[in-house]
Amino acid sequence: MRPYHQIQICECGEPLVEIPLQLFAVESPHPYEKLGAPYGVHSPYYLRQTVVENLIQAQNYLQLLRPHWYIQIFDAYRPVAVQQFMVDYSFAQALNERGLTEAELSPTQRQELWELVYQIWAAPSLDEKTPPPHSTGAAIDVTLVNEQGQIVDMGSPIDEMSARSLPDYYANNQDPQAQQYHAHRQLLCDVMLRAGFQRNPREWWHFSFGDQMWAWLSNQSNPENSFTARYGRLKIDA
Ligand SMILES: C[C@@H](N)C(=O)N[C@H](C)C(=O)O
Ligand SMILES: [Zn+2]
Repeated sequence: MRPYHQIQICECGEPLVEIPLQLFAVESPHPYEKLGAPYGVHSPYYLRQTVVENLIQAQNYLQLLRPHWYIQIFDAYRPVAVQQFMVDYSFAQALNERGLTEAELSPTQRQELWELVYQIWAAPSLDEKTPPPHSTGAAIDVTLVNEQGQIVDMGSPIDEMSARSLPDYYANNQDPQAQQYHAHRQLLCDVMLRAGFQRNPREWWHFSFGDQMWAWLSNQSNPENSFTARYGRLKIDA
């Protein structure tokens, strides 16, 4: 359980719609599809209607500040089966990077590795009260592309299981390169927040609107708020 799982979900029934990809930059091929993740009826490029509208707004704000820059979509809708696949894949990757096999792990090592995975991945829960954020169609992983069509360097790749994924990792670093990374992360965050999103406190790239994490973060930032979540897990694919 994460703190945001305390938030009540009042599902509003808004449809999942296709993201108009022609308006955005898109990571291609899709990072999880290329690993063989088991998508069902919908591709990853779907979100709830209002979330798509807000994402278009965020890009409009971006282009007021940086003409010809784009929001690049890395991932959006993710069935629970895909969440499970990516959690297992990330555990196997962490083992591999350490030159270990699962059989030789001590119980402590196993627990430490799972904790590392769950630092950035939500649990693939099928419980209606604790849906993984992307399985609600309300969460999106994004970065920026500049006027030359180059991916803007944020100082760490999306999905890296390290402290560099923390949004403020470079905030107090005086190195000019680090300051640039931080400024780029802030720019992304500013345009997304202006369009109504909230950012995951652990990941510079993950934003959501209307899910439990969004409601919890909105309530934390203003004690006068008492938002509930309007989007729960979609039952179409999972
Ligand atoms: C790991 C990253 N792609 C992500 O989406 N993390 C959040 C917390 C999630 O799994 O929902
Ligand atoms: Zn995410």
